[in-house]
Amino acid sequence: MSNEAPTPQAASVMTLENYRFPAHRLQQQQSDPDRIPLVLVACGSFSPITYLHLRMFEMANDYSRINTKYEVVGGYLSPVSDAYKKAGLAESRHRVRMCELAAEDTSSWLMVDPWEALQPDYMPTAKVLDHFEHEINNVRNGILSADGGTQRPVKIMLLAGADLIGTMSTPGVWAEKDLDHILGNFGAMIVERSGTDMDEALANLKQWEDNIHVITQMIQNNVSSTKIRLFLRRDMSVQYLIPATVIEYIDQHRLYTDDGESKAKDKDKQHAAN
Ligand SMILES: Nc1ncnc2c1ncn2[C@@H]1O[C@H](COP(=O)(O)OP(=O)(O)OP(=O)(O)O)[C@@H](O)[C@H]1O
Ligand SMILES: NC(=O)c1ccc[n+]([C@@H]2O[C@H](COP(=O)(O)O)[C@@H](O)[C@H]2O)c1
Repeated sequence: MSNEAPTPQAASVMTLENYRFPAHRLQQQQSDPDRIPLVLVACGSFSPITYLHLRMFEMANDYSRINTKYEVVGGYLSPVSDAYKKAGLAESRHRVRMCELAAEDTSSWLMVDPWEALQPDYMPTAKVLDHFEHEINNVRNGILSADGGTQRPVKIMLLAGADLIGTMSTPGVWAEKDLDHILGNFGAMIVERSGTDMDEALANLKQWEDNIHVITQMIQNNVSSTKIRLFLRRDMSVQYLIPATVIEYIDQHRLYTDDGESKAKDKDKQHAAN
């Protein structure tokens, strides 16, 4: 897929004007009548997306099947917009396209929603989850029941790493009403992460503990986007840490190199001269 142009309905070519909620891999009907349909939403920088980001969904899917009454019927990556201004954040168009390449090439059920990335202003996570709730339960009226008789509402949940839930106890990072909305109404699946003490991270979130599902990593994977960017700056291999199509894209666009911008400009000048 890496060398192919994105299709017209692809997340990476959408603008706010022609935006359409991606639902091509959203399950249309439930398989199990006894389970509650669930859509997982991972919000993050994804600069760049790693295999761990993708694995989070697989871990959450297994966890849901084995430990809960949920049936996962869809999974979305929602890259944060350029307004987030975090160090190491590549332009959102690149991050959306890398997520899209990764999802299309390595998964049969993950999708990328560019809505958050396209926003001119920073969009708090609570609002992003509201957007999914609206698109799936209001616009699409949920999902068809297993017997085909009724439409059922879909539960939307945040999927995140332990470091993110840890920030929820840091004063000033999250509005109290947003925490209550996210953890009280939506709920969260949290993947443990080395370097974050889960008990500490959850200590101040006791009132919502019934809605917080903790997923243990049975095979520890500690890859992070920060380490990937560091390797790329040092011209070290990131093969087998992130999808091959994403590596190709990073090379083509000279992302995450210190002199990336000047090299890209030189290339543009060369094209213009030829
Ligand atoms: N190794 C990991 N273990 C568990 N969760 C992770 C891991 N890497 C990322 N995540 C989670 O994935 C989500 C999206 O990650 P995001 O791109 O924002 O962070 P990151 O990979 O830590 O990036 P950076 O290194 O640029 O800070 C977050 O919820 C984060 O907690
Ligand atoms: N107040 C909020 O809604 C809030 C606060 C911190 C992080 N986040 C989200 O968490 C995700 C990951 O953020 P970091 O990469 O900073 O860990 C991003 O999608 C960001 O928007 C939301």
